[in-house]
Amino acid sequence: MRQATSDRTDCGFGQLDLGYLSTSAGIACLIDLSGIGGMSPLPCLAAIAIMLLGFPVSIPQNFAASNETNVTATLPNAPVSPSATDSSVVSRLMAVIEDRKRNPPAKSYTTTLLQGGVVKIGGKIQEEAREVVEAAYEQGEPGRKHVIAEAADVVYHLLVLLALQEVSWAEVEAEIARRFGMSGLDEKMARPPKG
Ligand SMILES: N=c1c2ncn([C@@H]3O[C@H](COP(=O)(O)OP(=O)(O)OP(=O)(O)O)[C@@H](O)[C@H]3O)c2ncn1[C@@H]1O[C@H](COP(=O)(O)O)[C@@H](O)[C@H]1O
Repeated sequence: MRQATSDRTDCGFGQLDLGYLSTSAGIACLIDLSGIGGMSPLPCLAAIAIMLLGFPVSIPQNFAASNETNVTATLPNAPVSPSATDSSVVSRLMAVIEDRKRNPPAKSYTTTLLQGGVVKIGGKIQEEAREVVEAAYEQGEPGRKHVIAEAADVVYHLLVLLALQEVSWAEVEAEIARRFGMSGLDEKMARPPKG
């Protein structure tokens, strides 16, 4: 297991914090309510309330930067249609792995895996998958951190298998995007009967 080196994982989901915006608006309104400007009181009071409560609202960066209109992205954990072209740390890792395949250095764990083929990589994926499940039974923050570390191991080894099989990460992302918003239960019901 590779040890976690940071308490915080950047998932490439940059945040535009509305707290800053509401604070600015709130300060402007406080000045305004003191009689200097001509702003409407209701929006002002709302902005001040948000400012004082520190309302935890954020917009995913990819939403803020896009023109999509059908996304309820102002709610934390709201589903956001992913773009298959988003650059992410996973994409960057995949690029490193693909480069290892094209130009194998003498000293590289990835190269060792690729040389071992499906047997070696598949064995590691199974091992890491078992370890992440075992970690999920561990309690508290140490258990949670262990899950993160083991999950990263699973993802890394899975990417190596994809590279071996000439499958790009973009293709997997496209498949994930295609499934977006489709319940697994509905998808199963829509399948033709077996046999
Ligand atoms: N993300 C990873 C990554 N995650 C896990 N691992 C390695 O995966 C191995 C599996 O861990 P385990 O402890 O489960 O396996 P093990 O070391 O054989 O130990 P046991 O099975 O004996 O317990 C460890 O050696 C980890 O260091 C990784 N090795 C490489 N990368 C990335 O791949 C890049 C290229 O690596 P190299 O190809 O080695 O240069 C690196 O810069 C990293 O960005």
